[in-house]
Amino acid sequence: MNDKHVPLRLGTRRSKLAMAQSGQVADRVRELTGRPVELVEITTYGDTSREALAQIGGTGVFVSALRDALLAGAVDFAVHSLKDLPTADPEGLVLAAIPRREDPRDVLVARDGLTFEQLPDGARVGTGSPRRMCQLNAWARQLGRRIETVPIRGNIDTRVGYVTSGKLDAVVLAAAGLNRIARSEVITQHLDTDLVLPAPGQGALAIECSDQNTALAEALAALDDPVTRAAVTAERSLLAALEAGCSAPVGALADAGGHEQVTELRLRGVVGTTDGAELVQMSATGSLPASREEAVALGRGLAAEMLAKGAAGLMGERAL
Ligand SMILES: NCc1[nH]cc(CCC(=O)O)c1CC(=O)O
Repeated sequence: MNDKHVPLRLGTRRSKLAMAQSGQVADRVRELTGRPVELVEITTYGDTSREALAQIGGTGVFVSALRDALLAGAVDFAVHSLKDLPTADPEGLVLAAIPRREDPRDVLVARDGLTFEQLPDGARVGTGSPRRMCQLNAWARQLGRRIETVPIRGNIDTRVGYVTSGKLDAVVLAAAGLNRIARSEVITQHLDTDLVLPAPGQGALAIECSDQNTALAEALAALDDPVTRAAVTAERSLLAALEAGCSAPVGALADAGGHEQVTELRLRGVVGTTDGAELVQMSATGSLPASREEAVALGRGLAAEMLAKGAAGLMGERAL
């Protein structure tokens, strides 16, 4: 850390989104440490495989190659989309910082500027995410309509391309990804979190390094946002306690609230069948600031209540 001229190596995937978020973190680390930061590109199995995500073991596939590079000492730190991180803590690594989170919401990118309410009956909506399928189908039912969800893969530009080429009426994406690659102009509607809860950790980044490199971990900790960390910790312990994988139909969002000051953390969770016919949707409130243990307890407590309402039975169903 004292070696001012030796570059810090930031391991990153090659996608436009990964390069954008790594580049933004690299800028902040340069300011913070006064050291040069170089990006080291690493290809992950999730980038090369054409199979559906749920088939190749969920979003963890994006992460393991970066973690291997950290453990091998090939890179000094890495930036992940937090929603892609498996909930189990990895051996030998530390989550040095969780910066303040971007917009956590899902968004609709639809033809002709349409909102979800304006989509015609039977509209073809691109998403392979069981969580999105579940909540979009439930919303369509409320509107007395049907949609046809179509599984899609590929990077953000590819997904948006399904709409601009006219192959699909709409696709659903995370606001954060579009914002980070400066494509937010294609958004036709931000989906209200009362109707569509995002994936646990959506919109947040995770900065990881070796637990041996305590000087670097301490420097990176300056980028940590404690409220975001408490929120995503609660969301991820809900996910873990529901024993659901990253491709399970689980939505969760903890947001900070209160009256004069930010004193509350409200956690909402949803699970359901992918056809949207059955949902368990509940919330619980904890206090802020929250220790790691308190945030974990908030997530576990809500999971227990959701399981008591039959959440496990709904998650067993996988209609991909
Ligand atoms: N599943 C892929 C993925 N992982 C992270 C993001 C960007 C949003 C974020 O950082 O949470 C996306 C794209 C998307 O869901 O639209």
